[in-house]
Amino acid sequence: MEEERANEEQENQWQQKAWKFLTTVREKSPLIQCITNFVSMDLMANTLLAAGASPAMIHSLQEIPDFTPHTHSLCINIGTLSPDWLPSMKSAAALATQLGKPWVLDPVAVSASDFRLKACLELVHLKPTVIRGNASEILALSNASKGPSKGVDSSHGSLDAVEAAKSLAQASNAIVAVSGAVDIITDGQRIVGVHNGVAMLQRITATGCAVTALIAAFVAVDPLHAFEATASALSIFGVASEIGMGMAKGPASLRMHLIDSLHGLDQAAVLCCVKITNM
Ligand SMILES: Nc1ncnc2c1ncn2[C@@H]1O[C@H](COP(=O)(O)OP(=O)(O)O)[C@@H](O)[C@H]1O
Ligand SMILES: Cc1ncsc1CCOP(=O)(O)O
Ligand SMILES: [Mg+2]
Repeated sequence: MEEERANEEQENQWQQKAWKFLTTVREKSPLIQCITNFVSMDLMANTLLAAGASPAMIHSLQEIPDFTPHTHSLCINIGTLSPDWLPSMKSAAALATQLGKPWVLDPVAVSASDFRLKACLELVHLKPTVIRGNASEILALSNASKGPSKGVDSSHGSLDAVEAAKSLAQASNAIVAVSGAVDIITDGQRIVGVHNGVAMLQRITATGCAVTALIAAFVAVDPLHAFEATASALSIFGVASEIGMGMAKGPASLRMHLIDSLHGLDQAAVLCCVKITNM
């Protein structure tokens, strides 16, 4: 009974935190630099705009010294990685770390090739604030191993990657998030689960990329609480998808309603639907 009440109290606190993060992003409209794959650019930028943040898909190496210092956070996504893009990613990541700006890494399809794995390991060395991937990606990155891969999609459930996420968090000093039916977030000690979202998100390309960008926006407004920001962003994105699903006929209309719902998300919906628990 006592335990039940304590859990309920914690859930309420998470709901308040998630609402605070969303309202702060809306008020401050942080500038988020995204160096991302060609598939995700549109959904990522629209997700950030719908949340109230300001996206900029600026990736040329020549522009980083001028632009990156003015951003509030950086999102790096290796989805369509090629050798000419990697120097930009490394340069922006190194500069962000040097300036004390938060940055988030999405290790898309990290186990697909030696080139990707090596690039990701080098990026992890540049000290991301948060790493968010699906379960197969976090397992591969944590074990630094290439393996049988379904490309950008996961062949594991998020719960399969809890220990891998913990050890990656401890080794890298980053917050690690594993997305899935239950999203897992850990700093290497604490672990919480986010029980929001709908399965149909997996049938829309770049929803993982988009939620990683949303994490970058939440971390931008409170870099000292990256663990809370990460769980809150995943939960808010999940709640928007739940509301959107109520109006959707399939993946294409869910994509539209997800963006609308994120834009219109109000306090009542957040305080009722955010579900973040200790794991
Ligand atoms: N089975 C599921 N039920 C509910 N939400 C899910 C499910 N699978 C993924 N999601 C949500 O979809 C979004 C994208 O996650 P995921 O598909 O794991 O990433 P990726 O696209 O990188 O593989 C996340 O917000 C996650 O919470
Ligand atoms: C299909 C595809 N191919 C390379 S990147 C990409 C998008 C992946 O997006 P997500 O990881 O969010 O599913
Ligand atoms: Mg992905």
